[in-house]
Amino acid sequence: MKIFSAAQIREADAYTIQHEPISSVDLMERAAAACTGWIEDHFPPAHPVYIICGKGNNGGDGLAIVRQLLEKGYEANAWLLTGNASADNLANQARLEQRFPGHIHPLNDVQEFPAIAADGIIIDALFGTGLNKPVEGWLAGVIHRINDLRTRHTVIAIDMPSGLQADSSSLHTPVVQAHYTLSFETYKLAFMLPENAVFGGEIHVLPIGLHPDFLTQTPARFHLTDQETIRTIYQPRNPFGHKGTYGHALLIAGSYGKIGAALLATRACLRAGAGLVSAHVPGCGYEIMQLGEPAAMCVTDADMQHSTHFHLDINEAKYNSIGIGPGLGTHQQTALALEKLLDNYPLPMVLDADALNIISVYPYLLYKIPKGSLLTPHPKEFERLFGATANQFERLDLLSRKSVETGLYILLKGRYSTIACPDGSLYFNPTGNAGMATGGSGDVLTGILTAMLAQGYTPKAAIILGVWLHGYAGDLAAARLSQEAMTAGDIIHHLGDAFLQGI
Ligand SMILES: NC(=O)C1=CN([C@@H]2O[C@H](COP(=O)(O)OP(=O)(O)OC[C@H]3O[C@@H](n4cnc5c(N)ncnc54)[C@H](O)[C@@H]3O)[C@@H](O)[C@H]2O)[C@@H](O)CC1
Ligand SMILES: Nc1ncnc2c1ncn2[C@@H]1O[C@H](COP(=O)(O)OP(=O)(O)O)[C@@H](O)[C@H]1O
Ligand SMILES: [K+]
Repeated sequence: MKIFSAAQIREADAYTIQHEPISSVDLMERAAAACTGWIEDHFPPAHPVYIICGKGNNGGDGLAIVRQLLEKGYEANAWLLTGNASADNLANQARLEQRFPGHIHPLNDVQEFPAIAADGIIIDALFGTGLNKPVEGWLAGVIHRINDLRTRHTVIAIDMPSGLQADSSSLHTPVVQAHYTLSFETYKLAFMLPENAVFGGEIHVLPIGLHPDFLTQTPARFHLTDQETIRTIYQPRNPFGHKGTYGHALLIAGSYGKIGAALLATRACLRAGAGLVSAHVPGCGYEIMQLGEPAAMCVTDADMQHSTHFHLDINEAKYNSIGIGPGLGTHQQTALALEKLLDNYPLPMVLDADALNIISVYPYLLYKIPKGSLLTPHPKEFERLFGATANQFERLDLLSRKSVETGLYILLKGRYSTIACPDGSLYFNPTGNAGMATGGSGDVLTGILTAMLAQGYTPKAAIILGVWLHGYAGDLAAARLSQEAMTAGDIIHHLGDAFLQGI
């Protein structure tokens, strides 16, 4: 699913009006009806509804929602900013006044903000995608008033929480903190970033029938992975396939005290479909690996504690893919061995955790990584590699620039893990949950991605599919075990169901 900018959404609106064709006020009616339907499904008419309306089309939606709710027997009223309203806002003022006189109240000052009854619901229809600068003055006071009331009253934002900018940072500016956001047709970029997590609440994207030609033909830089995309990427196994068909994957991971990371990555790699899996671990890991995962082969380093010479027997004829980094440690000899590996192995590989930490100490290594490789930093590792930024929109830009500049796929992990592609496109992943914020989840992902490369998926397909399945398995694990009790191993146990249900 594409994520459009505020400007593109305005174009989609205009295109729909021209080509469906439909009048703009009827399109507003459709958008309002989608919201009214959602409210009806979630809150009975016993709740009085207070709709705070701006002067633009977001306020116009609010006015139409008041009328539609009154028609359905709700007690609903609008508090409207006065002066210079948009044409469709004016049209909806007239329609409301004509059908239900006396339901529009002026809002010129915070003092005029309504007193909210005990079970009242507040609907925020002040500003949507038309916000052109941070909200200031008494209007900021209105936003603060709504936020003060949110502990006692449900707050529902229409399209966007007011004050939130769709395509740039809203840090340190007044923004409504909604419990629910009913957004139209597509996700906005701002919803994807953790710095805005407190504003949107539960986000519901409601289709309002924007023209399909515009949605399919307009190129977008940002995407949200959906099941439809996953189905186009996934390759069912060949009935005549043999283990050679699905590749030999090598995991280089673990050091004394962290052999578990190698075991998790190896198990995940097997469960994600690699034909053969080998693990390179220091000597201390031999029995742990052999006993822990009999289906995997184990190569031991000359050193007992950490890996030092893993480049020796490695070439592209032997291993179709390599995943390196989980629990590896950052010993000087490990760093030297990593450099030799990068000099000798030409195929895309997966680099995670300590492999990335080594590269942040020797940044020139970044340019030795085979093109098309997958880097999977969490935010701290990302900052070590590429530096800090003032906000997460700037971080997104930095992420994308580094991917384009190096020719590497870079995954910034977290809620909505973000895949930056060398062609400049970015994919947010919606699967996964906070139960995955547990040691070893990243090691599991390294194993899955290494398996995808081994099976012959292109790097782009491998990372989009692998990240989706990892999160999907995490969601299944959380549904069965709770977010609190699930561990990284449970993500592996649920990979099978993720293949069966998530594709
Ligand atoms: N494209 C779509 O998908 C549709 C959009 N609709 C609605 O239209 C909205 C966009 O409407 P508009 O473009 O009229 O914009 P908005 O209604 O979001 O905001 C524009 C109004 O707010 C004022 N304003 C902007 N920034 C301000 C600030 N910092 N301080 C004070 N005032 C400020 C402007 O002067 C103008 O009056 C969407 O968010 C959505 O709610 C729907 O009606 C129909 C379909
Ligand atoms: N709140 C969350 N929502 C969705 N996914 C999450 C969340 N927290 C963590 N994850 C996922 O869990 C994994 C954690 O990786 P990482 O931080 O490298 O863990 P570790 O180093 O312990 O293995 C990432 O894939 C990340 O996207
Ligand atoms: K709003």
